[in-house]
Amino acid sequence: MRPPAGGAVNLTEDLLPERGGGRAALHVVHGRQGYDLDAAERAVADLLVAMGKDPSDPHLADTPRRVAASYAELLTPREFNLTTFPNDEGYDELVLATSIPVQSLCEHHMLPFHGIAHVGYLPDQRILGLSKLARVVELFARDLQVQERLTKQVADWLQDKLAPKGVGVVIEAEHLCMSLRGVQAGGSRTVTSALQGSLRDDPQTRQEFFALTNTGR
Ligand SMILES: Nc1nc2c(ncn2[C@@H]2O[C@H](COP(=O)(O)OP(=O)(O)OP(=O)(O)O)[C@@H](O)[C@H]2O)c(=O)[nH]1
Ligand SMILES: [Zn+2]
Repeated sequence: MRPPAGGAVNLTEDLLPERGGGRAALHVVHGRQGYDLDAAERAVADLLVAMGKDPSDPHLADTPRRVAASYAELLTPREFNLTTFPNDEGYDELVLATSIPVQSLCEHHMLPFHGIAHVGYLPDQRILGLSKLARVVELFARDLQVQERLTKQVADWLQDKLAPKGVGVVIEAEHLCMSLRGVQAGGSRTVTSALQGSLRDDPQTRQEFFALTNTGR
């Protein structure tokens, strides 16, 4: 059994030093339970048999190991430092990263949903290392998810850790459980949004965010 990946998100430094403070980093380790690769492998082997497949077929011999490893990878976000810098120039317009790739697994069917995320914030005292917007998406996407929760978790977490004036997140994704099976509505995309602070409360900032993300709400 792999050791659990630790408790809730770990903090190694205060993210919000006094104004004028230098670079600060919050070391982020996902806080979900560990996994048992051997048990996962056995379960996949059982699934193959249950689905009428011959596990001794040379093509399938290594499949339980591969599938178990694939799920472990898809459900484990990478650790990272949430690095911030002082907003020395008092930059007070939106900062927006668009078309961040998102891939996750729907918790109802354990099938992928994938698409893009647009993540923006209105800075206050700190600005964020730009790559971190994509890393925060991954932090919550590598889990069994519903798209609504994923969208809100990214927005709430950034608001909490960065303390900006506002945060906006839009995710557009295709759910394979909706396109490949079931209703088979191929090409349909689901769009969700979550707003915090002035992006939620100030109509002009909100409108600017949706205009910049081309999601026109
Ligand atoms: N709200 C929400 N629903 C999701 C998401 N991903 C998958 N689903 C839906 O979860 C629902 C599960 O419904 P069920 O009726 O229990 O499952 P099902 O019989 O496989 O349903 P069908 O997909 O309609 O065949 C389906 O409507 C899925 O489309 C998501 O991210 N958010
Ligand atoms: Zn699903």
